[in-house]
Amino acid sequence: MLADVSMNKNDLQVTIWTVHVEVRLNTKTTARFDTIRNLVHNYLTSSFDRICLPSTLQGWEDIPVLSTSIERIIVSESSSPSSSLPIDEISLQIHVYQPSDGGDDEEFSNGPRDGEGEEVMAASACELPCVGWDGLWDSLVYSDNIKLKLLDYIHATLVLSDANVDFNIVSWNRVVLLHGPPGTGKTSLCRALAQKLSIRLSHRYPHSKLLEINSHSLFSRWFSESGKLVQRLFSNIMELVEDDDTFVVVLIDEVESLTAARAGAMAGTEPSDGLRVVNALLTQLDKLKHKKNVLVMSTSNLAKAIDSAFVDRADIIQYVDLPPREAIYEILRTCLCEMIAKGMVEDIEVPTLAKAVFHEESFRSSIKVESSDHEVPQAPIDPRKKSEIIGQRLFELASQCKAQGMSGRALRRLPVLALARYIGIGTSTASIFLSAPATTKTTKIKINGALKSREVNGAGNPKGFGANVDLWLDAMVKVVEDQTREHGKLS
Ligand SMILES: Nc1ncnc2c1ncn2[C@@H]1O[C@H](COP(=O)(O)OP(=O)(O)OP(=O)(O)O)[C@@H](O)[C@H]1O
Repeated sequence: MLADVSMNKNDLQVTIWTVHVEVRLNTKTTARFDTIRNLVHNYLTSSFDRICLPSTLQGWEDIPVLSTSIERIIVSESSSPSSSLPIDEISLQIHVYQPSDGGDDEEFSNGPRDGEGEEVMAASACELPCVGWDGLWDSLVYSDNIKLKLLDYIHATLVLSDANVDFNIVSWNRVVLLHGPPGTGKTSLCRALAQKLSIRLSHRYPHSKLLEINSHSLFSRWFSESGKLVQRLFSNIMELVEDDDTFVVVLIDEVESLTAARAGAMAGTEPSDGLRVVNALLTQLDKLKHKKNVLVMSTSNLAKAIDSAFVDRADIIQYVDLPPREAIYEILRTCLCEMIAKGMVEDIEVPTLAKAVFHEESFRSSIKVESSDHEVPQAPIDPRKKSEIIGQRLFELASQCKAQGMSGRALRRLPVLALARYIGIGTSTASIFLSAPATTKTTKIKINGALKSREVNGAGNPKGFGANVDLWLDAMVKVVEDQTREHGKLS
């Protein structure tokens, strides 16, 4: 985020960067947040000369109070151009949070929809930060810093609000519109941002809520009803926002379904019902914009269909594109790492993108000097070399996925299709998987004919004994080839 200041250090002009550190407490601990914050601050300043951005910190486990209370400490990405900063040139913002388990979710019904007693859920609200959305932010990969842009926007609105800027002169609407092809992570980004804000703003707002509107529920069969439904829903939202201690993120998914109606109505092709919904929504948004503790996030696959008056209210209109090759690599890498962590794939280091690109380049130059009919060595490959080869293969797979124009959603389901179609449900990896216990446990398994005690994961595989990584990569390549063929038939 911004707010970085320059200061004189030994007559040198030094930029002080704000660095956000997020400390997740376990759900059981009763430790005081300020105690933990002070201990983490001491631990950081006494244990590190430099801090890597972003990174997950280790070493706090040796401090008794921290080890019993904390689950994870992460240093977030920063707008600093450097990937690591000296500890005395940063301003540490330590956010301690304890995620809820999502058990207190509320649902808002819009009352009987059609006079036959049928209740339709107009919205659901969940308390943040919650366990379910933790890690979502880090799992989303975009090419052009969309995530930081959104955080900077929120920060800018807070700075202006704090400065008591006259809202009649400088104003904003607290509305963000994300649009783009299906499956590019728009809804996930809204949820992840809501979670992030609940952590980052907890010193101002002890409570946060994410309220997801079910756009389709707001249309009543009875003319004139829908406008009232929107009003009723927004008066519920207003009640939440009235509590100054609560930050509320309102998510309107597929906003075009709510706001497409006005143009049609003006052309005489849309019933007045739709028109009333749009007008009611615009009026309610204009009321919400005066409240400091609210943010409206909306998403759409069909930006052209959205009412221009709604689009005009969006402070940020952000196109979310299909992932580029680099983002695809990261998505596939995280999929593979997750399967390695859960023992579905053999234990191997999957290189980060930077390492893979480096190896790809040296790999290409080595191909130039080698003859094309050289013998492939049969000796066991050392783990480092194997990891390089996996990186190259993953990079090639990413290029293949890019050529096919795959969405983030399509990429994240590659492992399941690979397992179902090519690895085969009949194999040992998969058959154990089908009846797998959900948690890790220690059990006796046969290794090289002898019964040994081993810790097994949810898939029933002992640690490091998952299926061969090449098998998984071959299977994923085949799935992408199949999809390319099937998509060809669609067009
Ligand atoms: N850029 C990305 N990085 C990582 N994961 C992604 C990305 N894009 C999509 N995904 C994953 O794809 C899945 C679907 O994402 P999501 O539902 O948020 O997409 P969407 O754009 O809202 O889709 P739609 O427009 O169809 O509603 C999620 O599991 C998400 O994590």
